[in-house]
Amino acid sequence: MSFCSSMLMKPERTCYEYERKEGSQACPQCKTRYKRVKGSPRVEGDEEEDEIDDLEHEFDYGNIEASSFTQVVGAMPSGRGGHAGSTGSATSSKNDSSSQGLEFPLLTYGEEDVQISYDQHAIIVPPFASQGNGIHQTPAGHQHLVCVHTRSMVPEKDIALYGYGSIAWKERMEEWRKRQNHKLQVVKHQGDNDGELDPDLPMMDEGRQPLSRKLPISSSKISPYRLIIILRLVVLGFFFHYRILHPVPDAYGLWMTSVICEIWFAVSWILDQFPKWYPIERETYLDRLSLRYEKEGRPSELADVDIFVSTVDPMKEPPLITANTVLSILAVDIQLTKSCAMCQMMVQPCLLLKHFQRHPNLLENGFHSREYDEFKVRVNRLVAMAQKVPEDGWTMQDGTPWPGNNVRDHPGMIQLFLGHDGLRDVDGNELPRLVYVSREKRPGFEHHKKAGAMNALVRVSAVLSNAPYLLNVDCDHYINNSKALREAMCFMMDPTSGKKVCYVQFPQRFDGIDRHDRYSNRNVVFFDINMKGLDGLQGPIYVGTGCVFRRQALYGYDAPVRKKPPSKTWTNIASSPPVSQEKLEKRFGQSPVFVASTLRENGGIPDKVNLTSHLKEAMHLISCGYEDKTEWGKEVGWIYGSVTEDILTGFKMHCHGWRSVYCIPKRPAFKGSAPINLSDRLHQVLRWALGSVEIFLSKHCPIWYGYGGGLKGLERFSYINSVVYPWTSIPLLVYCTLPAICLLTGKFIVPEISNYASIIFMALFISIAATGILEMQWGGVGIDDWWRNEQFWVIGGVSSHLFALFQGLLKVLAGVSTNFTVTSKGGDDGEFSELYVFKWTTLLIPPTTLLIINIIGVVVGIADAVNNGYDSWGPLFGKLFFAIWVIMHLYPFLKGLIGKQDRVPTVILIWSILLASIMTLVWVRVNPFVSRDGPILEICGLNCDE
Ligand SMILES: O=c1ccn([C@@H]2O[C@H](COP(=O)(O)OP(=O)(O)O[C@H]3O[C@H](CO)[C@@H](O)[C@H](O)[C@H]3O)[C@@H](O)[C@H]2O)c(=O)[nH]1
Ligand SMILES: [Mn+2]
Repeated sequence: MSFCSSMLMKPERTCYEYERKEGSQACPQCKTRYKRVKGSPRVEGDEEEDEIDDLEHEFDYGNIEASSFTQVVGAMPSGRGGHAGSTGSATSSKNDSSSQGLEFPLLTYGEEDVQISYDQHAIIVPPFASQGNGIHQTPAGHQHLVCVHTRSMVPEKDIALYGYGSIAWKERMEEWRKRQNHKLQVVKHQGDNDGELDPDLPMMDEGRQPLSRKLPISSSKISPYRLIIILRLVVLGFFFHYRILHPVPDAYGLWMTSVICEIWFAVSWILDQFPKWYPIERETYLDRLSLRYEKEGRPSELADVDIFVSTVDPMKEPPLITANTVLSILAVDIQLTKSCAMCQMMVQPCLLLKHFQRHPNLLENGFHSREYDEFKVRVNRLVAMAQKVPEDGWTMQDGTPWPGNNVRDHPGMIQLFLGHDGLRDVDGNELPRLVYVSREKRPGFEHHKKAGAMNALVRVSAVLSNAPYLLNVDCDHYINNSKALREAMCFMMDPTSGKKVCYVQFPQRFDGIDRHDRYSNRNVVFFDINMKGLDGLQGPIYVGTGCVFRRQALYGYDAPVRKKPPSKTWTNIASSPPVSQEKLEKRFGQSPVFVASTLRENGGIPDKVNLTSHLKEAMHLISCGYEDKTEWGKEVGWIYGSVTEDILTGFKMHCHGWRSVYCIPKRPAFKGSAPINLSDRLHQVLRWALGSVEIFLSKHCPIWYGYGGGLKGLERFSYINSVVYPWTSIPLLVYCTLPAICLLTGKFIVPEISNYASIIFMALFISIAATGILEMQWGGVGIDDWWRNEQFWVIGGVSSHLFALFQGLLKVLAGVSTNFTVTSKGGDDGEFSELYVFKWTTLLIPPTTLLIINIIGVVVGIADAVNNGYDSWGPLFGKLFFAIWVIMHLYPFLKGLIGKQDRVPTVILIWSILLASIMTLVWVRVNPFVSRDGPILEICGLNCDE
C-alpha cells in the first residue's frame, strides 16, 4: 500500500473536503494551499485515481503477527498498602490471529466473548466498558492505551481508561517528507505559473524559530474596551455615591437591601472583570515543531504522551461513547504514523456515526461505515447483554468468577490488551498497547472519585510507560483534531518558554447541543473570553478535560527558574535540591520503582524492564491503601477535597509558579457532550458550584492560600471569583424578588428620581452594555451566546448556586456529604429529544417562584395603573422595567418548564403558586419595608373599595 495514497481514501475525503472548504484551505501539515490552477487538472482529481485500491486495504491488518494476550488480575489484600500479600497473578494465553486480524478474547458472559479486535479498531472494555480504568502503553515511539479500572466510585461503578500515545514516528515521516517535497515542487511550479507563491512554504531555518507566538488582541479592540472598564468604574463610583446618600424614607428596608446587593454585585464584577484586562490569543507552528524535532534520517525526538480517559457509570456514560473516545485516541496515532492531510480521520468513529445518520448516502460505499456499524452493533449488543448480571456474577473465560463483580469491594485489576510481545502491524510498526486498570476498592477506603482515579493512572503509567506528558479526557470527550497533541507540544517543547508550562488546556467544545443553546451549555463566554484573559496572565484554569500536562508538574514541584535571568539553562525541578529516598517515599508512597520513575525528568522507562514485575508493581500502586500517609491528593497529583478537582489541581500548580497555556486550534481539538435538558444542566452547575463552595471553605481558599508563592495577583482574583460566585446567589435571589415586592407594594428601591440620578442610571446601564459588546468583539462571541450566558447566570444563580451553597455549608459544617452526580451523556438519539426531557427537582422551585411573583407583580402593577389613570404610569415604569428584566432572564427557564408538551408538572406548579401566594399575602400583612402610617390596603395596589 502506498503511503500517500492512503491519505486519499474515502474517509479522508470528508476531512479533506472540510479542510478545503471550511478549514484553513491548506494542507494542515505542510501549509500548502489547496488550489485549482486554471487549465490544469485538479490536484485532487489526480490523487483520486490511485486511491481506489487502498480503500480496500486500509485497515487490513491481515499480516499482523500472531500475538499474545496478557491478562493480569491480581488480588490485593484489603489491608494497608505495602508489598506483603501482593498476589498479582499473570496469565498469558496465545491467541493466533485469523487472516482477518486479531481478536482477543477477554471475558465471558454466558455464551458471548467480549473481545478486542484490532482489525476493526474495536475496543470493548469488559464488561460493557463500565468498570475499569485503563492503561495502554508501548515502548518509545508508539502508542499505548491503558485502562485503569476504579470500581465502586460514586454512584456505583467507575472506570477510567488511560492511553499512552507517542507522537513520534520514523520511516513514515521520511517517506512523507519525500512526497511532501514532491508535492511542494508541483505546487510551486503551478504557483509560479499564476504568479502566486505560497508564503507558508516551510523553510529549513524555521526549525530554529519559536514554536508558537502570542497574538495580543489588536489595540483597536482592546483600548476602547479598557477605557470603558475605567469609565464603568467611575460611573459605579457616582452610582454608589448617589445610592448611599439617597435613602428611600418610606421604604428604608427595601432601599437598604437593594444597596447591599448592589455592592456585592459590584465586588463580584470587579473580580470577574479585571482578570480580563490582558487577553491574548496564540498561534502555533506545527511545521517548525516537525522541523525541529523530526530531523531527517534521525529518530523523532517528539515526546511521548500518556492519555487518560475516565468513566464511571455505564448507564449514564454509554460504553459506545467511551469506546468512541478510545477510538479517537487510537486514530491520533494512526493518523500520525500515516501523516499529512489525514487530520480528520480520527473523527470518524464518532462523527461517522452522527453524519451517517443524517446523511445516509454517505454510508453507501464507505468501508468505514460498515465496519463502524458492526462495531456499534457489537458494543450495543454487549451492553444489552450486560444489563442482566448472571446470578453468580460474571465469569472469566476460564470459568473463574470475575473479581470485579462487587463494585465497592474488589481487587485491583490490570489487563494488557495490545502493543507488547512484539505485536506489529503490516508495516512493522508496533501496535498500540492497551491496558485496562481498575483500582482496588474496599469498603472504608475513600477512593476520591475522579481525582483518585487519575492519580492511580498517573502511577500505573509511570511504571509502564512514564511518558513525560499526559493528556486527560472525560470519557465523552473525543479527540477531534489529530494534531491536538502536536499543538500542545508547540508549547511544552518550546526550548525557551516551554519549561515553565505545567499544562496546555484546550477549550471544551461540544456536539449535539440545540441550536439556540438554550441553557448556555457551550459556555462560550467562559471559553472564549475569560480563559483568553487568563492566558494573558498566568494561564487558563484547568477544566478537567482536554488538557495536556507535564508529568513533573503533577508531582507537586515548583516551576523551574532560569539560573541566571538571560540564561537558557533552567533549574532541574525533580532533583534540586537532592532529596533522600526516604523523603521521596514519604511523598510518593512505598514504591521504589515509582519513586525512581519520578526522577527521570525526560520520562521513559529503563530499557530492560521485566513487564511482569512492573505489572506487579502497578498492582501495588493501585491498591487502596497505597496513598495512606503520602502526599497524593494533597501536594501530588490531582488534588482531593472538592468535587471540582480540576480547579484545585490547576490552582496548586499556579501557586507553585507554573504557567499554563490556552490553546485554541481552528479545528476544535476535542469535542464532548453536555447535558441539554434543564434538570441535568442545573445539576451539573450545582456540582460545579458545590465544588467551589468546598474550596472556599477549605484551607485552599484562594483568598487566603498561597501568598509568597508563584501565584500572580490577577490570577488570584480569578480563582477567588471561581470560588465565591455561589455566594452571589443570595443577593441575586433577593434582588430578583425586589421588583415583585415593589410592584405589589407600590414602593421602590430608589426615591423619586432626579435628572441627575437618571443620568447616572443610564450611564451605568450603557457602560454595562458597552463592556459586554466590546468583550464580545475581542472574544469573537456572538450576542446570542452572550445573552444566553447572562440568562443562565441568573437561572443557575437562583437555583443551583443557591442549593450548592447550602449543601456545601452542610457538608463542611455538619459533615453531611453529597455524591458526585455524573452527567448523563445521551446517546445520539438525535433531534434534541433530550432538550425536552423533564425531571422533577427541587432546584426548580426558586426560579419558578420568582417567575410567578414577578409576573403577578407586573399584572398587579399594570392593573393598578389602569385603575389610577395616567399619573401612576410614570412611577410604574421603573418597577415594570425591573420586573421585566428579571422575567427576561428567566425566560429560557420558563420555556424549559413548559417543555415541548406544554405541561408543567403539577407538583411544581402547586408548590410555586403556594409559595408565591403565601409570600404575597404575608407581604400585604406584615410589610417591613413600608412605614406603618399609611392604610394597609392601599399597599397592594388594588382598589379594594369597589
Ligand atoms: O466519581 C466519578 C465521577 C466522575 N468521573 C468522571 O469524570 C468525568 C466528568 O464527569 P461528568 O459527569 O461528565 O461531569 P461534567 O460536569 O460534564 O464534567 C466537567 O466537570 C468536572 C468537574 O466537576 C470535570 O472533572 C470534568 O472534566 C469536566 O468536563 C467523566 O469522565 C466521569 O466518568 C469519575 O471518574 N469518577
Ligand atoms: Mn461531561
